[in-house]
Amino acid sequence: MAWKDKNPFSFGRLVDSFTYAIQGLWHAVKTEKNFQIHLTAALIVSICGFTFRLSKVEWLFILICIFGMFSLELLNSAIEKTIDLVTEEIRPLAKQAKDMAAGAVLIYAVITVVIGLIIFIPKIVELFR
Ligand SMILES: Nc1ncnc2c1ncn2[C@@H]1O[C@H](COP(=O)(O)OP(=O)(O)OP(=O)(O)O)[C@@H](O)[C@H]1O
Repeated sequence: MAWKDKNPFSFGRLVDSFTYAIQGLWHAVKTEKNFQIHLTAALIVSICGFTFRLSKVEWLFILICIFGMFSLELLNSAIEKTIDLVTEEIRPLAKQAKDMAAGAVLIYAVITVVIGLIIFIPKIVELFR
């Protein structure tokens, strides 16, 4: 039976969807350079978070930044792959789509850095007082 023929409300279909999502995530972890950079940055920030004993609210902001970044990076990679699948030729629309997706990641990365600085700079300054 083809996957599309399955009952969309069945538990098996739900498990399948979850499995596909994990496969996509694992593929990104293994092959996507930018995703690996975000993973490393997230690990470093988490270590700093525990070292500086962040408050609950600070952790909430950090977690939203980290996991939002992961999600956006995955979407960006998915858009890149879809465009590469559609065309291997130089196409203005392909460039616009890829660059806009990259722009979305950039915007989130900037606000993530700003939030990180707002949280960590006062704690680092406190260390040298
Ligand atoms: N088919 C295409 N037509 C026109 N421009 C493209 C096309 N594919 C990619 N580009 C442009 O070439 C540049 C590099 O694209 P590429 O796909 O290598 O992305 P990248 O930012 O290097 O991402 P990554 O390193 O994650 O693969 C970008 O400006 C992109 O918009």
